[in-house]
Amino acid sequence: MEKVRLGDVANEVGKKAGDAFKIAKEMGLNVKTASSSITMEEAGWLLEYMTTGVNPIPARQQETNKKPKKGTKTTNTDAKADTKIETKVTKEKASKKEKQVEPKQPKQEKKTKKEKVAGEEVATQDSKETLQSPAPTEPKKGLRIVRKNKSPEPEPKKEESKKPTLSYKELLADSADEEYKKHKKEKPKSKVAHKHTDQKMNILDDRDIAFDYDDEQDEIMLFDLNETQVRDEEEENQIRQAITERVHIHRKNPWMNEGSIKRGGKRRKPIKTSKNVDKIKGPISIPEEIRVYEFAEIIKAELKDVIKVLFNLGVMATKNDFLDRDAIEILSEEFELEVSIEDTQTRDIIESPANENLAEFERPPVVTIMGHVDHGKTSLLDYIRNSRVASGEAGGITQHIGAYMVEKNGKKISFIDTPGHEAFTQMRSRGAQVTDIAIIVIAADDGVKQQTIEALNHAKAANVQIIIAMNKMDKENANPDKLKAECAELGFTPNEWGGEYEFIPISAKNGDGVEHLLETILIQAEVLELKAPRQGQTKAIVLEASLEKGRGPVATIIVQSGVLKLGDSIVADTAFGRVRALLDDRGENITELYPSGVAVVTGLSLVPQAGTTLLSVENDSVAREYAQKRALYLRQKELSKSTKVTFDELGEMVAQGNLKTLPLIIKADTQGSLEAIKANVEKLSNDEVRVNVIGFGVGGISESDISLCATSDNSVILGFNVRPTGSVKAKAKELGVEIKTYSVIYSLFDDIKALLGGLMSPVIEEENTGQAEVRETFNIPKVGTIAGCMVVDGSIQRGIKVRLIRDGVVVHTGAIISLKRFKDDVKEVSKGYECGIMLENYNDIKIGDVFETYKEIAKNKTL
Ligand SMILES: Nc1nc2c(ncn2[C@@H]2O[C@H](COP(=O)(O)OP(=O)(O)OP(=O)(O)O)[C@@H](O)[C@H]2O)c(=O)[nH]1
Repeated sequence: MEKVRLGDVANEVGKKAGDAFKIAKEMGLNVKTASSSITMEEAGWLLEYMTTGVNPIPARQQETNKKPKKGTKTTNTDAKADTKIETKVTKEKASKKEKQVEPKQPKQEKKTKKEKVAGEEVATQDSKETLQSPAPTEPKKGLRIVRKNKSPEPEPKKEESKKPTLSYKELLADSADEEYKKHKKEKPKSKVAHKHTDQKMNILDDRDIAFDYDDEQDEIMLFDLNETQVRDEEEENQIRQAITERVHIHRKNPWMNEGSIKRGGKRRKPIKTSKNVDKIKGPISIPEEIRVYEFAEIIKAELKDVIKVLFNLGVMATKNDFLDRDAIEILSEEFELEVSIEDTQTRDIIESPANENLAEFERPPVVTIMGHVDHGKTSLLDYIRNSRVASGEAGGITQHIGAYMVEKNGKKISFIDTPGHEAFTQMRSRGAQVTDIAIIVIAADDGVKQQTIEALNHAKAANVQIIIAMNKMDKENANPDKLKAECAELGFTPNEWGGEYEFIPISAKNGDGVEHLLETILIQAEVLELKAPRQGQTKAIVLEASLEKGRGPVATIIVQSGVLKLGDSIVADTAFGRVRALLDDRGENITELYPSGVAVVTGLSLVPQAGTTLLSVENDSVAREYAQKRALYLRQKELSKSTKVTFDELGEMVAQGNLKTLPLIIKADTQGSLEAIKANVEKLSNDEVRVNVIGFGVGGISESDISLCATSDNSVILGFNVRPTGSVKAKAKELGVEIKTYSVIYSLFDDIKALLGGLMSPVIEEENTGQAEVRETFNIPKVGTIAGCMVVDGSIQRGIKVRLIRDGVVVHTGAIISLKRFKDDVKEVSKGYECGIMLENYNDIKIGDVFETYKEIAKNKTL
């Protein structure tokens, strides 16, 4: 009789021989030591007991009692009570056994080769001891693996042919699914060779009485594994789906490609930092202006790792260079950190403690209108403005100040009139920062377009309330349903479809729906419960700023908290001063400006940048002190930018030092054009040459710009509507600094594009012929203004083209209609001589202005 060691049985269920011995003892089996052997039948019982915790012996004995051969043992009532199933199964089995002797015959005949071999190996088994076997020469095969949803009593034939056979060991293997699949494919032959396996199979096979029961157990076990697998797969699929969606959104989000550093392309592997262990887990606060080494210190990373990451992103930085917002965000992503960027601009100004716990008052909502080109943003803004005039709610609009307020049902709404052109995305992005509600204008005849997606994503990222204005509804081909479907696809589901977005049909042309839109804005504003204090320090945001004739620097601002009054001492970054005048959107003088109110403020010393925070401070000296501190800081920052790349610090990256950069300094007449130029030239970077804006500002080209340019290799200065004069020009010449000036933004872009593509071609260029300074002006009635000048450079000719430059900014371009030496008309006046100049159709000439004459000639482009 085939016997098996306790240790082998124990092995089947991952237990020790000692455990099996104890259990075998408990069961009453005849074992003496842990290395004793037991019969195959006993092994089956033992295995069953060890896996189910139910002692099968009494049940089997009871079963045996029913048979004439056996029946000596009494039934164990405990077992009966404990295991209903078992009893039932046993009964079924008993009857099955009696009835199914015949059907089992053909089944066994059809056994696979392997099974037959297995059978042969146990053929010597004592038939008296095997409870099931009416034909001991045809032993049963081992454990069958079946699917749970299959009939518990499957057709024997099918079962034989389809179901794979596995050992317990195999069942319990880690990679259950893999194994399962493997076994399914494996030919039975291959198993025959494993005698051990066959033995195991027979052990299980011999548990004849509980055969069906065991099968059920096995079923459950297998199925559990299977279910886990299914669940895992589902989970995996969900995760995969989520990632795909995120990537999808990411790709659709053009904001991810904004900024000085390209963010597209494949996600990099997480950075292997030298000190990954020390990596900070929680969110950290990073000041907006931070040097590379300071950043490394804060995030507890090695300086060289930070520099390396920047280098890989195409930024050659030294440890002293400042990081911009984009760079901080990208670095945080690369180092897998959660950061919040602090506004350092206001950090140094200690906000009055009285600002806390101040009573808050309702304030009007601030609305920004965004959308794709030609979808009707301007038309809508105009309609709202004009309808206000028409309805007589307020006076006529005379000024375009970049923002205005309208009244509806006795409540005010502030609109930020941001330019809709793509080139002004930077400005728009700032607009949304002060925005409470974004109106996304979508032409119903055109649907969602690229800039619509940008606008939607931007508004969403800024966490502002979004209202979708379906414009051009008056058009025949307006298709609001298509528009809604497109928005829903992007995650902006309309209210009526169960989403959270209001879609208002309007026509900016005839005004249909505009009132409804304004009402919706007010309703949303109510929900938002917009409030701000009216006491304490005033905080406002500069929306636009420029240098204006006769008024000096002017800034359109929107108040966020407090009330700005005439005469208040103010500071906006490096600009400071006193509120000299406050003009509302109708050009009327006002004395105070409440939260959400928009106005033009004059009295600042410099033109602040759009997006700058303007604050009221105790007095002028505080304002001056703060502004000077900021100026010093920014100067340092500028200097740090011009630092030559120390390749030593870049270590192993030297080898890749073939990255070419084009350092540029950009000066423009207004903040808007500066932003647009800066953003766009940076985008012109290609694989070979990267544009690096090392300096920029509003206003004329200064000597410090020349110095900055001179310290950077291959750097040039680009001026838009600004010209270098006098000493600046001389310094540029002296230091060999190239200055390129433009009056058409696209010519500037074209030049840079051509330069980066190595496609410089001959063009018509200007040649400066002379400069004259205005020393005196004479207003002659019916004739005009004659400027008494001194020629300071070259010569001045009559009829030549001329630019009138004031404070470095071009204020007029035209021609010299009259040139006199004393009372005589002359053709030309040379350097060092005085002359009288009159311009064609232009009389606004002031002392200190500079005339610059030029000729247009064909030249090869060089930079
Ligand atoms: N039929 C119809 N035409 C409209 C409507 N709104 C705007 N338009 C026309 O659409 C064109 C573009 O309108 P704008 O208001 O200039 O569009 P925009 O979005 O401000 O365009 P950009 O300033 O170029 O970004 C103009 O010809 C408008 O007259 C409307 O409701 N119905």
